[in-house]
Amino acid sequence: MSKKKKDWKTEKDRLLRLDREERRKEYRRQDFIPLDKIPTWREDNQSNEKEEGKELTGGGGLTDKVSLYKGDITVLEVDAIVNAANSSLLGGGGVDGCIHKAAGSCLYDECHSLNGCETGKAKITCGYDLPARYVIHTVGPVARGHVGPTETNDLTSCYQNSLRLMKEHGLSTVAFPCISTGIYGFPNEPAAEIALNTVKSWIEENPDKNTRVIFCVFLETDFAIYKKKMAVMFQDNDMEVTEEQLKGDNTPPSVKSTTKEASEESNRGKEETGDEDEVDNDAVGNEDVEMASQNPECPEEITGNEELIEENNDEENANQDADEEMCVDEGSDKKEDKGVDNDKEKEKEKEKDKDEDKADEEQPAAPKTEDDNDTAKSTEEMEGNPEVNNTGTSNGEEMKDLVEGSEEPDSIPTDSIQSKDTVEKKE
Ligand SMILES: NC(=O)c1ccc[n+]([C@H]2O[C@H](COP(=O)([O-])OP(=O)(O)OC[C@H]3O[C@@H](n4cnc5c(N)ncnc54)[C@H](O)[C@@H]3O)[C@@H](O)[C@H]2O)c1
Repeated sequence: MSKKKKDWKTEKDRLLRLDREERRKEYRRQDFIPLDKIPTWREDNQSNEKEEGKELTGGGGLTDKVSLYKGDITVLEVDAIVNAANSSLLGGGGVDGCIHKAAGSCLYDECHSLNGCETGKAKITCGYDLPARYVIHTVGPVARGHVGPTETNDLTSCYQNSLRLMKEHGLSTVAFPCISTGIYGFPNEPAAEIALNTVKSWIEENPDKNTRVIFCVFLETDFAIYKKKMAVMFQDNDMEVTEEQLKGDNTPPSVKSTTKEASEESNRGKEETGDEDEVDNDAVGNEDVEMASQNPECPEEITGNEELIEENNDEENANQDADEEMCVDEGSDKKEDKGVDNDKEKEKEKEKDKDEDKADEEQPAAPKTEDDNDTAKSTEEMEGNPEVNNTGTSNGEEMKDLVEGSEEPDSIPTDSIQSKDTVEKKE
């Protein structure tokens, strides 16, 4: 016998009245992660410090208010998780698909009542069957590998508006995915800079709030990027960053006195996001990693978006070509640092620049969004059928393989898909 469809308003009212113990009985997944199992950035350092047998003093600052967590955002028992949604708010793929699947059909029904969301804005709903009490839906910019002022401002607004909603609803713990870095193609490094800088500024502007902001990364690439940047950007007065951390190797941050390099490194970080149209993605490969907490039920994925994925692939390859050239440039810069004779290098550089200029002339420029409408337009182009699901891979190639190899998932409950179809037809 099919389950009676719940009315989202009644369900929302009932769930928000329950205390935590009662709500826990209703979570769709019982392998949830309570907040006290998510170490703060400071505790991460403390555990490293204890391993080295050193005591830690001080505390109560920035590093007690942020965490870096690698895994599935749908299992985190926090006040709110942030969904990287699309402008329809009617579900889709990636983290959006996982959240809708884990929350149940009432989430779709409440989202449907919100009449969409503009890029950079955020709207809040109940979390329903999720361990999170609320879901904050925000729509990131469709960057497609290019980062200009519009994309930067829109992504910054996603974090600011999500934090604003958290505060307005009296919430204190929130988890963010890496917004826009998946299908929307925002380069991982500048996106992390924007996320960390925006959250840091917000925490400093709201010192009285006893907040915990969790950066929930899914890919190994993002974990390495966030760990390196947080080691520099989130320090308390008694925390230090070692030389190794600044070089970005994977040693966990440890507590040492702030060094001169730390401030140089953070300045370098600020320059990175200043350049317009910088195709920056020095991540070697956005390979997915098997993670214990990865949501096993998250839809493996349906197809229907081949052209989108194809397009992304082309974009991805174009970006990779650019990256390779950039890597070569970095190589020659390093030679310069070692005092190697650079005349030939300079000639090569000039030839390469000429080739690049020629390639740019031939290459059709990606649509630059003059204003939000353009972004929205390109968003719609990207979205195609919002029902398409995919796991959060930020690499078109992997997505394509995934999609080809995947079975029909039981993604968003069929009744909501039918109602979604009607919605689509009506619209
Ligand atoms: N991936 C697809 O093929 C596809 C298709 C249609 C829609 N979408 C979705 O993607 C669009 C938004 O693009 P986006 O780049 O902002 O989002 P995204 O494509 O979901 O990627 C955002 C980030 O979330 C990561 N991620 C994926 N699953 C999880 C999880 N369970 N827990 C934590 N992190 C996770 C993912 O690795 C990436 O780093 C929306 O339309 C949304 O519906 C994705």
